[in-house]
Amino acid sequence: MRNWKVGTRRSMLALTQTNWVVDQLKRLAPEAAFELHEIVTKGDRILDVTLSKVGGKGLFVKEIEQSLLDKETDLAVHSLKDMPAELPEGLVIGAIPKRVDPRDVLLSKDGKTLNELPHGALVGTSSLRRSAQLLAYRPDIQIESLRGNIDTRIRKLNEGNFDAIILAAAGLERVKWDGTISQYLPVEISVPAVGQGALAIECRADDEETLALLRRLDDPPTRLAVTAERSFLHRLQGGCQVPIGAYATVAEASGDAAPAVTLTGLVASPDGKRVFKRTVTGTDPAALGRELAETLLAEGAGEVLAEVQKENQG
Ligand SMILES: NCc1[nH]cc(CCC(=O)O)c1CC(=O)O
Repeated sequence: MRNWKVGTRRSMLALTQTNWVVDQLKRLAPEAAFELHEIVTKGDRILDVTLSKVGGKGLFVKEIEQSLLDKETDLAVHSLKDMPAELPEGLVIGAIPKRVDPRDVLLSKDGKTLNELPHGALVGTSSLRRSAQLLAYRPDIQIESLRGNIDTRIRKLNEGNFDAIILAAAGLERVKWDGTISQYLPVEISVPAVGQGALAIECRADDEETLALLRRLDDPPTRLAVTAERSFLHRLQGGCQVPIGAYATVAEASGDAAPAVTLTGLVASPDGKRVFKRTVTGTDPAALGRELAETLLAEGAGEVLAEVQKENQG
């Protein structure tokens, strides 16, 4: 049996996720062997510049994808939310395992909830999506940029630099730090990032052996949900740092009928003053995402996105 070379970033979260996937694959195929290749990405090296100015979230993914194309590695584990809407020619997502909790969470001094934070509280996040929704709910809050891996961000909270910070539940649960969570933010307050809480395992499109292995880890309802979310993102061209959120759920399948997908999509101005948000249901996830994006664009969301893009370039 083949010895699979697995590309991974070196952060604690990336290594935890990759080791989880390798454990699952070993369980499904006990005779398979795996070898980890740690890759330091451009996104990991440039922590002092705002990501939006140097090329967005693709930075964490690009070099790992190049190593797949160069056949230095055979598969790579990513947080799906870090992946741009479009994959490079020759690569596919071979598996999307079952999603864990997609919500954003608040970590605060003294365990305060969002409603309990003092007037004018300082909240750390570099996500335009998170700051827009926080400000829409609590316009008095002050937002300050906070970058780095989750361990760095929690250290800055503990050093007293912020009253609270926002992270994804999924990352904290995976590294078993969910004890630090003060509040799970309902999706009605904070629509998660596209793909948040899901992993994507990427491989070469023509590598049949790897595709057959990965297929066994795929969770079809999760794939349907994130297909709707990514189609929404793709229609809005949301590759880089953008105030876009989307969250889909899939109804229990009944008989042969295609399961219903319910998708909430959000575009908001970074100050939280303009919010475009709707929920739709349908059975074709790609069409659902595209049509929801077009509805929000028709309502004026395109102006907000154009302003953010201009801001990023200026
Ligand atoms: N932006 C970095 C990133 N990419 C994936 C996760 C968490 C895990 C996930 O959402 O699947 C995080 C950290 C965070 O936003 O708190």
